[in-house]
Amino acid sequence: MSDISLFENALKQFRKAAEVMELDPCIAEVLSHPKRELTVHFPVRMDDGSIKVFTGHRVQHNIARGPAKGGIRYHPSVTLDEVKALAFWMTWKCAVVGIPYGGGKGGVAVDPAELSPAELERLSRRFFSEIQVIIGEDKDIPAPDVNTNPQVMAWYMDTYSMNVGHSVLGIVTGKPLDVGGSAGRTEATGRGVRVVTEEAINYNGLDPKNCTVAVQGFGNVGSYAAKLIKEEVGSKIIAVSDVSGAIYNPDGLDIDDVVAYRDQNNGLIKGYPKATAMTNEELLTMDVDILIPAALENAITMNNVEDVKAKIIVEGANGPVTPEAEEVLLKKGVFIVPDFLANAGGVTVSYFEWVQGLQWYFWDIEDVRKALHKIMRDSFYSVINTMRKYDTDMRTAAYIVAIDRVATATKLRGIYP
Ligand SMILES: NC(=O)C1=CN([C@@H]2O[C@H](COP(=O)(O)OP(=O)(O)OC[C@H]3O[C@@H](n4cnc5c(N)ncnc54)[C@H](OP(=O)(O)O)[C@@H]3O)[C@@H](O)[C@H]2O)C=CC1
Ligand SMILES: O=C(O)CCC(=O)C(=O)O
Repeated sequence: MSDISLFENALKQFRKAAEVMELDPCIAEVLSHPKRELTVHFPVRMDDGSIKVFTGHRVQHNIARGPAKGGIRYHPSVTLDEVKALAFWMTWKCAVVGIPYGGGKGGVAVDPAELSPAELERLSRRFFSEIQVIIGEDKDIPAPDVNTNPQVMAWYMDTYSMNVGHSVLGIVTGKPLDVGGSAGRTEATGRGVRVVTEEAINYNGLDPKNCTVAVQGFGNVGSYAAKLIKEEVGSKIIAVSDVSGAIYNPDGLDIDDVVAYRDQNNGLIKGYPKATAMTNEELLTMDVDILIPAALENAITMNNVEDVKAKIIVEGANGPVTPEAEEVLLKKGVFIVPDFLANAGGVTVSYFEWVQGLQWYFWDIEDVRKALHKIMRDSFYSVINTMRKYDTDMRTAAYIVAIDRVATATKLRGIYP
């Protein structure tokens, strides 16, 4: 991974917005720091009987509007700096879509592909016990992120529930349906990306049926975004990628077929027969109408930004464009739907799941989808209106909407007298 400090990059974005909106410097100072950072080093028994010590983090950036909320990532490149940035963005994500949470995030530095299922379960249970000192259904509610999934959430929920002696559904979201999950959570981030992509196409006066799309990352977010944009918006997905490389078909990819191939091919799209292979770098600079980076951060940097040709970028991932690269894109007239707005569908349905879990009463998929669509669409246009009011870009406008909500809650509570 790159050595760019993700938290510093996030602060650059924040400071730009703070300046445009003339934010009270005292509030700006408070919001520039996470409230809590917990780092744990914890032992896991490996299958061969040895003990390995892993390092993980849970950061709570802000809790002025409600409990901290955000996923937990398993990846070898996880650092405290990265988790701080991701927690920071969660604060703005929850605020921009108006759900009553603050921001949190967690991560463990591990490559889960190197663990057996039993080792993964032991690591997950131990990590969740280690961070139990700061989490709780009304304090901090984790969820899935890169390389974690509903099964891992079920282990988390069970671990916490065993420790306190009764089932606590609201402790974590993104759970399987059979243990208190919500209909529509798995697809939710991709569905939210689909909603804002359609609105970005409309806003830019393009015809969705004539738009071509490339998607970087074919995991939870990328694969659902690709499928739903193809099926419901009608645009042509001509390239997708994962860590094994990219595939390209100018006539459009059959996303269900690519998913089926991936699922039978160790989770990788490499070798998919009905497309041409290309590199990830080539995918990012393809001549498409819409580019959706939905893998990891720092995908578009000063190293490749000059070659990016897309008219619209919808950030499915968190932090895929560095601040310097964004300035270049804005000068080129690229319309960027920023990460914490574009990928807020996941946390929005997590909120629905949490509410359902607290009430032990579960909704139909149609109700979930309808409520998600409304929140995503309304949030997109509240950011558009702010963008016009301040004559600024989408990301800065999204920060202004979100910061204003957090600053108002902070002032009303009077917690910084
Ligand atoms: N899951 C969620 O609900 C949410 C996720 N996000 C963000 O979306 C992004 C993706 O998360 P998610 O889909 O959950 O994660 P997944 O682990 O499900 O998928 C990540 C995907 O990215 C691929 N990938 C990793 N590195 C590269 C690379 N260098 N080039 C191309 N592809 C790559 C992975 O490939 P492979 O599998 O082969 O390793 C995989 O296809 C992250 O930034 C995450 O924080 C944001 C909001 C909510
Ligand atoms: O569903 C959630 O609580 C948060 C998901 C997440 O980590 C994110 O939006 O980046």
